[in-house]
Parts: sequence; C-alpha cells; structure tokens
Amino acid sequence: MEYEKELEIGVRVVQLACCLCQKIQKGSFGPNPDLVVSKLDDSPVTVADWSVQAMISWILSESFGRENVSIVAEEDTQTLSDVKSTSLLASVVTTVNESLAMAPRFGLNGPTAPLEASEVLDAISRCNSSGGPVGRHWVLDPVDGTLGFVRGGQYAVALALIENGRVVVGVLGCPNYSSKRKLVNNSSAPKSDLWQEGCVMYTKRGSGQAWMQPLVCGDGTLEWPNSASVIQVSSIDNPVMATFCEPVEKANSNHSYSAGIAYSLGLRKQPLRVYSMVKYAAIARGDAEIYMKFAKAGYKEKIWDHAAGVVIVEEAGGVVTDAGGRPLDFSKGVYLEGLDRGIVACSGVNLHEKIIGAVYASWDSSHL
Ligand SMILES: Nc1ncnc2c1ncn2[C@@H]1O[C@H](COP(=O)(O)OS(=O)(=O)O)[C@@H](OP(=O)(O)O)[C@H]1O
Ligand SMILES: [Mg+2]
Repeated sequence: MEYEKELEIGVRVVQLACCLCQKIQKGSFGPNPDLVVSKLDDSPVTVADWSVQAMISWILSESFGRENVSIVAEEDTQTLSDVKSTSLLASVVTTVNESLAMAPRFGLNGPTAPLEASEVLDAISRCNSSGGPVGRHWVLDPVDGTLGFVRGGQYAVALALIENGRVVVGVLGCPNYSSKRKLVNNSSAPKSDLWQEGCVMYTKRGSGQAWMQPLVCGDGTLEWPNSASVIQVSSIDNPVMATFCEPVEKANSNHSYSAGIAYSLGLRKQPLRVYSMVKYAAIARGDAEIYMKFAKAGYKEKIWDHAAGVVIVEEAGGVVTDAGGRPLDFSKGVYLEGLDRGIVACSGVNLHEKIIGAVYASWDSSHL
C-alpha cells in the first residue's frame, strides 16, 4: 500500500483547495479588490494562489511532520511581504483561515486557533525547496492557469509527489471541468448550480489506473474511499478522428507550428485551446487525444506545470515525452532540464510516434 496515505491526504487537500478557489470566485469570502495583482516579473497572481499554497503547505506539514516535508511550489512571499501589501496579506490570512475551518468536512485536521499572518507567510515560504534527484519532494502549482482562473475559464490545483526523481503520486483538481460533461473549447465556468460539477483526478505510479471524483462542495463531506470512477485515455488512434489541445496563449506555445504538425498528420478538427493542466486531464479522461506545447526557445518549463498531469496521463494509459520522444526528467530541480523542443502527450503510442516523427521532419525548416 505504498503512497496510500500520501494519495489520500493529497486528494483531500486538493478538494479543499478547489473549494477555496470556487468560494473566492463566488465572492463568498467577501468582496476582494485585491483579487488579482502583479508579481515583480509582471505575471498575474491572485489571493487564491497564495492562499492555496499556504493552506496545502500547512496541512502537509501537520499530516507528515514539518521536518519530513519538502515542497517545491510556484509562489513566494516577496510581493506579499511588501509594506504596501497589508490589505492583500490580510485577505490571504482570512481566506486561509476560512478554508482551514472547513478542513474537518474534508477529513483533515485544522488548527486549534486561527493562523497569524506570520504563520501564513511561513507556510508559503517553506515551499521553497528546489527538489532534485534524491528524497521526497511535493510539487505544487496552487493555481495553474492563473489567466483561466481570472477569466472564468479552466484552471487547476496541481499536487504531485516526487520520490528519487520520479513522480509517484499525482492529484489534479479541476474546478471548472465537469465530471459529467466533455470539455469544450476555452470553456468558461458553467452557471450557478452547475458550479459544483468540477472534478479531481488522481493516481499512484504503477497502479495502472487513474481515478476521478466529483468536487465536494456546498455542505458536503468527503468520504474516502468513495465513488471515484476509473478514467482512461481515448482509444482513437486515427489522426483524422483525433482532437488535439494546446495552450490558449500564443505566448506560451507556437500555435502555427502545432497547426502545421496537425495538418501534416491529417488532423482535421479545430484545436481545443484550454488554460492550464486541464489539457492533461482532457487526455487522461479521453476528451482529447493529443496535447502539444512548443514554448519559445529559451523558456524553461517548470516541474509544477507538468508533474501531476504527466503521471495521471501515463497511468490512464497515455504517453508523455518531450518533442524528441524522451521522458520528462523530474530529477533536476525546479526545471525540466534538458527538455527537447516541447512537450507531447498522447492517448497512445501510435499517435505519439506520428507526432514525434512529424516534429523531426519539420523542425529544421520551421525557424523555431
Ligand atoms: N513564455 C512562456 N511559455 C510557456 N509557458 C509559460 C510561459 N510563461 C509562463 N508559462 C507557464 O505556463 C503555464 C501556462 O501554460 P498553459 O499551457 O496553461 O498555457 S495557457 O495559459 O493555456 O496559455 C503558466 O502557469 P501558471 O503561471 O500557473 O498559469 C506558466 O507557469
Ligand atoms: Mg502553472
């Protein structure tokens, strides 16, 4: 039963984090003028990013012992610690405490008294591990697809566990990806009562299976094990019938290059442009067959943008490699060092071989 406790705590805490994100979007924690701010590098960040990171860091430390927990995560406390950010920090502290107060419904222990601002900052800044080839490291993207979150589209809470350089547990919370309906292009949140239809997907390395459960929302409680369903990749291996997905933003992936690859293989459907790691979720659930991402030369992919999605796709029956056909290397620290050109995830080996072949055939003339 290796990693059973890690998987269970991971699913519980990601469920709680999805609930936190949905409540922020609905304004349940009160109006929030500071919802979106810019980091020093100008990328957007929200109260949800910091709050989820603080909450998950605190729960993991409580569950496994602070000294045993190493976390590699996206956010730091630089912006939040600035003297000009007092009201922002106050919003984060309120949000963290409101969500930890819901922890028992998710089968988790919350604190006996509300956390102080210093404890919240400490929980966020403890996630500054740089991972590496030895030992256990949790990898967290608190809100992946921040643009999707801000625009009411797809986003994900992504938590994985790496042991000795291999991803062994993956949990992907997708608050706007209905557990009952197929994904549609750049889809935004469904209205009112359908909000509660998001899902959480998860797996353990070597289980040969991946599962999905609906989000627990409203006043519900999380049972474990519960009525999770097994998910599987699509059986389509004819490119003509296949759907490929890619990032929404042109800045994050070269749309015209992927369109050329798709055309050369005979893919005829419009690309499914979706924010965040929900693209991996779509492959794992069989809503799409191919995911391609070709970032600009020089951009270094971070492990938290891929770890959870990769292991879920692989255990659901799919294949994920770089564009040269080699497995992604999660053992080198924060970045996917040595990544060749881009990322290709497919529902099966046939499609995967064809995509990799098309990349080799076209790269030199692509001017990328
Ligand atoms: N220039 C560039 N190229 C490629 N990738 C970048 C780049 N800049 C950032 N990022 C990282 O990519 C994450 C978003 O990737 P997506 O596949 O979700 O793209 S998109 O939002 O659908 O356009 C995004 O994750 P979040 O920050 O969590 O949203 C970033 O970590
Ligand atoms: Mg991300």
